This record gives sequence, C-alpha cells and structure tokens, in this order.
Amino acid sequence: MARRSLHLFRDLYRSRDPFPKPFLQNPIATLLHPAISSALLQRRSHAFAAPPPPAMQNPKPSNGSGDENKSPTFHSSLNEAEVAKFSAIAETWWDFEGPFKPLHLMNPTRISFVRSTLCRHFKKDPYCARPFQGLKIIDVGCGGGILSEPLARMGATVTGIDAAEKNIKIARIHAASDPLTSSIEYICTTAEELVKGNKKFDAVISLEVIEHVADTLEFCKSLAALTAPTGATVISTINRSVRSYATAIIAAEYLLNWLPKGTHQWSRFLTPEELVLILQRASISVQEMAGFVYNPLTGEWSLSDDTSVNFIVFGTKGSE
Ligand SMILES: C[S@@+](CC[C@H](N)C(=O)[O-])C[C@H]1O[C@@H](n2cnc3c(N)ncnc32)[C@H](O)[C@@H]1O
Ligand SMILES: [Mg+2]
Repeated sequence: MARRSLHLFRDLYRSRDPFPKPFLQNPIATLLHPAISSALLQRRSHAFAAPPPPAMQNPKPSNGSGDENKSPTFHSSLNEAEVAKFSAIAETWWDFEGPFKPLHLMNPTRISFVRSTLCRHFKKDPYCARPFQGLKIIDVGCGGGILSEPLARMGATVTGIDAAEKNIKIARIHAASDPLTSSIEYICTTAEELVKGNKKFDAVISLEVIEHVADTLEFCKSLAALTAPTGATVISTINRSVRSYATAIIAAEYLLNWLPKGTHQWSRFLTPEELVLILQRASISVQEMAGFVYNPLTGEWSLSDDTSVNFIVFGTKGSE
C-alpha cells in the first residue's frame, strides 16, 4: 500500500489532473496529502455532478399554490448506479439477519441521538411516549423505513422518500401492518424534486445516504431547502479514515460479509470536517456531532466521541 501511495504521488505531480482517480481511492495517499480535503470538496461539488435524473414514477410534488416556478433550482444529486444497488436487495429491508442487519443494529443508537437533539431543539420532553407529536419530519433516502417507522411511533408526522420505487413499495407494505406507522407518507422521489414543491419540514433527516449521492453539496442544499427556517437537519455517514477502510469496507464487506461487496466506495466517504464545511455552504450550521462505535463482544452500538468511522451530525439553519 505504501509503495502504491508513492507511485500515486509521483503520478499526481506528473499528471495534469491534480487528483487522478486512483489517488482518490487510496486511503494512505489521501490522508497524507494536505490539500486533499478542499480538493475533494471542489471535486465533489463540480466534477462528480450527475446527468439529469430520469423522470420519477410519482408526479412532481405540488403544494397546489401554483408558485412552484419561484422555487430555486437544484441539480440532481442522484447517482443511479448507487440507487440500483439498494433496489436490487429491496426485499431484504426487514430481514434482521440480511444485508441491512448493521442498520437494524445501529438503529436504537442513532434514534437516541435524533430523539435527544430534536427534543432539545424543539423543547419537547424526551421521556414521554410520543415526544415528536406535532413535528413534521422527512426521512430522505428512507429505504424500507427502518428509521421512518420509529419516528412515526414517537408521534411525528412522517414523510419518507427514496429514489428507488422498490424500496418505497416495501416500506409502504411494512408500515401498513401497524396502525402507528400506517400514516407514514412514502414517496418515490429525490430531495431535489421535492424542493420544487416548496415543501418544508420541521426536521430533515438523512441517515447513511450522503455517501451514495453524486453531488454532496447539491444534496445538502436540497436538505437545507426542505428544512423550515427554525427547523433542524440530521445526517449520518462514514468517515474517510484508515479505520473506516479497515472496518466498514474490508471487515464488513469482505471478511464478515455483513454488507454486499461494493456497497461502499471509500473515496465517497466524508470526514466530519468536510461534512461540516459542505453543510455550512448549504447554510446549515452543525451544532452537535457524535460517533457510533461497535462493541464486537456485545454486538451492540453506542454513542461516543469517537467519530473515526460512523458519525452523525445535528444542524440548524443559518447562523443560529
Ligand atoms: C444505506 S440506505 C439508508 C436507508 C435509511 N436511510 C436507513 O438508514 O435506514 C441508502 C438509501 O438511500 C437511497 N438513495 C440514494 N441516493 C438517493 C437520492 N439521491 N435520493 C433519494 N434516495 C436516495 C437508496 O435508494 C437507499 O435506499
Ligand atoms: Mg452507506
């Protein structure tokens, strides 16, 4: 790996492209190069921009006011190849021993972060049964509804959106079996499409999605546009660190077979600093951050200060 890194450095300085693709895929080279973070930000914002999205199967959302044309234009952050990966295994969303087992195991921990940060922000009692009563929350990239359902059980009015129609179908069927979750509105669309309908939510939550989009800045701008002026945005993802290469890719995909091989591309991960900067550019200021750590002895996840692999951020609009 070290030798490969040296070759990549040599190629880097000979190349006209300041960051050739193999360089971006090499963890050691990336960590060693001081300018890599800002270059990656630039590259993610511009060079990786996706082609125009295919027409979604649902009609464009509309608030009926007829002023859709006044809303800002957001380019699609959709990466169709990434969405296809999830569509291919849509039937397994609610198989607790299947490819989404890590998300099921992580769910109580991430819900506890969401619950405490949102309750603090919206001055709700975190100890009552339905602390999110009265809040409109959107789960962007909801998959089969692993997060949407507990949000609804905690009293929120939930909208779940996902770019894959198959995921939405599974989510609808699963939610329909429980009166507490059957009110969830599931739509096959992207955040960018929904922005065109001038929709606003008290909280915009997108967990484990940003590492699968084509343009992180556009994606965050769409999340910001969906967030009400006094609302909150929560995002979780995986850090681009040597540890994440070893655990989230080598161990999870190749040694333990927790995830299908190729689920994640290490170069698409964001460091916490990069995510904070991107959100800042999208007018969201990060107020709280936590890491998730896995205990292999108990098989449980917990919140931690260690953000070296999985982490989650809570932000608010503007400079609040
Ligand atoms: C790793 S799964 C996370 C699912 C869910 N957020 C959770 O944590 O339980 C990523 C999901 O994001 C969806 N997705 C990826 N890019 C998207 C985009 N640009 N817009 C909407 N959904 C997207 C995929 O189809 C997939 O269901
Ligand atoms: Mg992921």
